[in-house]
Amino acid sequence: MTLKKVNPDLEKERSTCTFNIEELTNLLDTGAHCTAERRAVEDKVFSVKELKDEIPDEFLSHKERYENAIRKSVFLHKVLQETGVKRGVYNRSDKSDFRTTYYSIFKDGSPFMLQYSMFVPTILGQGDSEQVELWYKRALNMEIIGTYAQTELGHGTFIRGLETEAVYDEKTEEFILNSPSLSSYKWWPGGLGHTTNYCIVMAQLKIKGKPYGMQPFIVQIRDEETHMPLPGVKVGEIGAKLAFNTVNNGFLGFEHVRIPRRHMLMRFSQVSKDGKFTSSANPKLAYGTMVMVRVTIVNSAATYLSRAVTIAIRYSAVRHQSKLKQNEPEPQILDYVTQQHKLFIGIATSHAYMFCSYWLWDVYVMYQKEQNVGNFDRLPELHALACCLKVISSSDCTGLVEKCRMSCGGHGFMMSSNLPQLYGISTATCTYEGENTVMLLQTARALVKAWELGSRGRPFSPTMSYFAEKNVPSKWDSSLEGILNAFQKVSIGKLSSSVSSLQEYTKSGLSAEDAWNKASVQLIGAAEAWGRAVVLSIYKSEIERYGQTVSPALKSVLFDLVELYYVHLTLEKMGDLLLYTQLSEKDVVSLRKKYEDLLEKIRPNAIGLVDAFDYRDEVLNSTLGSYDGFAYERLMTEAMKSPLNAEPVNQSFHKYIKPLMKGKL
Ligand SMILES: CCCCCCCCCCCCCCCC(=O)SCCNC(=O)CCNC(=O)[C@H](O)C(C)(C)COP(=O)(O)OP(=O)(O)OC[C@H]1O[C@@H](n2cnc3c(N)ncnc32)[C@H](O)[C@@H]1OP(=O)(O)O
Ligand SMILES: Cc1cc2nc3c(=O)[nH]c(=O)nc-3n(C[C@H](O)[C@H](O)[C@H](O)COP(=O)(O)OP(=O)(O)OC[C@H]3O[C@@H](n4cnc5c(N)ncnc54)[C@H](O)[C@@H]3O)c2cc1C
Repeated sequence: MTLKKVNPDLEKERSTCTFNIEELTNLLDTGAHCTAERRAVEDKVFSVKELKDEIPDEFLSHKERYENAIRKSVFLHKVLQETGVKRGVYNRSDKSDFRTTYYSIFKDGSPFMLQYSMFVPTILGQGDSEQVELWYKRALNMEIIGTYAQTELGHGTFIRGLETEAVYDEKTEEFILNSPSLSSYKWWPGGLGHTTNYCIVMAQLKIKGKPYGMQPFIVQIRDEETHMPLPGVKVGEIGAKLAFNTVNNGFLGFEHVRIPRRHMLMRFSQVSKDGKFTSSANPKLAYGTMVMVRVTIVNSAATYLSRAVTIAIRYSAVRHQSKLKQNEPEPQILDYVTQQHKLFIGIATSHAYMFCSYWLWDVYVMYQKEQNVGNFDRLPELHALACCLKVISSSDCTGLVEKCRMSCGGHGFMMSSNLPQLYGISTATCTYEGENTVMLLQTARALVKAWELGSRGRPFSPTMSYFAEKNVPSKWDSSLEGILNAFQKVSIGKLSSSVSSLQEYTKSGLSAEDAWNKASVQLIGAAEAWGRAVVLSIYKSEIERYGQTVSPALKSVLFDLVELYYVHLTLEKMGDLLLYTQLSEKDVVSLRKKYEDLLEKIRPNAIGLVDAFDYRDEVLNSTLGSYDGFAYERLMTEAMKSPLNAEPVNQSFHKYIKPLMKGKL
């Protein structure tokens, strides 16, 4: 098949774009130099022929897929090392720390994923300087390959309930690691099955029979030469999953495995040779890696969505179906306003969480600096923000990735569209690093505490400062500021009524725990409402800030998206707003009109906006979303790679179907 350069539909779409695409790309990449650096790495990575798949992954067996993923992980490691990219050190965005590039090579994840995303960061975050010196170098050179083993068969959420023990033996100056039951087996860690030879094990520390809570230990589990499991180590893979099938998630049990004392990571808590425990300044510092990963998930979620929406919008521009007007040709499906309604919010939501993720990252970095000098004041607010934004970004983006998949009709169901895989890796973010409901309850705990302290005159932290405002009824105002105020009212209303319920339940004789459980549906609602108010506020203020430096054309488009996001959310959350604000039917009617006008206004820029995410075809990995828009040709080319198409008649015909047809079974 000879292809024209670009599908004429996309050519036409690109000609209607009103802003400079490169300018937006630079903004989303957090700077022109970041775009240039990213592209240079991509050029290098995508030119390596060993990193290309001859046969699509989905046609391989589970074992072959794993082996192929290992092969590519090794080549990719080499290439990234040559480019000087530092792995295991997070940046503000998935794109700038090259996770997007890295994981484009694997549609379903790399078995080295946890090495970079949690093993190395835990060494850096939890090890003392001597330990960092020793382990970080070895990990960076891939002399050791590790993972983060916390979750067990019996407990993932309730960390205090973990059963793996690390008992200190002061005679030999060693810890003895033991898994006392089946439920204490580690279960889930990425790469643990057959890839890693070391891991961070989160275990209950015991000294002379006394428990000292969960601590991180660095444990060798396989021989560095033969890769055989060490004596007393039971390790394997947990099996097939909804996604991440090439990540090699594993299980792990210990039978009295001894490790040296200095294999406990001792930046915050220490055990001396004679078994004296020195506790950290704040016991929650051992949970530090989780806070960091939750912060980064906000950006990952936005990135997955931006990839899905690029695929769906490009496809919607080249797909023609049905009739809008009888005497005219079939329109592009993107001309259906219902299609715009499904997809444009995906662009705006991706922007909202991307800009919030940069802001949250900066808050995290600020906290890190303060933590280094022993100041933990910001931690409770950071923990609440990381939990809550992780939840709403992962759930919103996953919902919208699925919407993108469905908006492509039947073809969105094809693995070659890459939309099913994107859904798989996106929905995992709702579970890993803290299950979403549990994370909302953590957020609610912080909010209720702040509310109660506030009622006794203590000041609120910055993202909760609006709690201090009196909830005076005021006329509905459809400006951005007005809508933001309205969402803050919803947040205050939900929190105050959750607190009232808690008080009523305890007054009626329930214990504090039972009252909490009974009110928990309200509490997660209050937590979500706070998260919404934070995102609305940060998205708006960040765009106002960038708006001062970008061109007027780009500024106008950025604000179209902010408005779309605000109005869409107002219409989605109408019930809450009717309850807690003065929103009227008349206001809703005018907001609906505003929404329809915004879809119309954004329509000519739709392709420009997704082009600005600047995903190369190799990153999108999709028959439907390529830059040139030749979706049908690519679908057919990929279909021809099915092993079944290698022969005109499959042997099963002669073996089974023909006898059936001839009545000779
Ligand atoms: C193609 C493919 C591309 C892919 C490219 C992807 C690249 C990116 C890959 C990422 C890959 C990750 C892969 C998954 C890796 C796992 O999933 S690792 C396992 C993660 N596990 C979890 O997150 C477990 C969730 N559970 C928890 O965090 C805790 O147990 C809970 C729920 C917070 C409860 O803990 P608890 O000790 O019982 O605490 P609790 O009594 O509720 O609270 C005590 C106090 O501590 C505070 N607190 C609790 N936690 C914290 C904290 N973390 N910090 C500060 N304070 C805290 C509370 O606020 C509370 O404060 P006060 O109210 O008393 O003032
Ligand atoms: C793809 C993937 C990769 C992972 N990678 C790793 C890894 O590398 N390392 C690692 O250590 N772990 C990993 N995990 C494990 C992950 O962190 C846990 O699965 C997660 O923290 C949820 O814990 P759980 O499975 O125990 O769920 P559960 O806590 O059993 O949740 C089940 C249900 O119970 C509810 N529930 C639980 N507690 C409460 C409560 N207090 N209040 C109200 N409702 C509650 C939840 O809301 C949920 O609906 C991974 C998981 C996945 C899916």
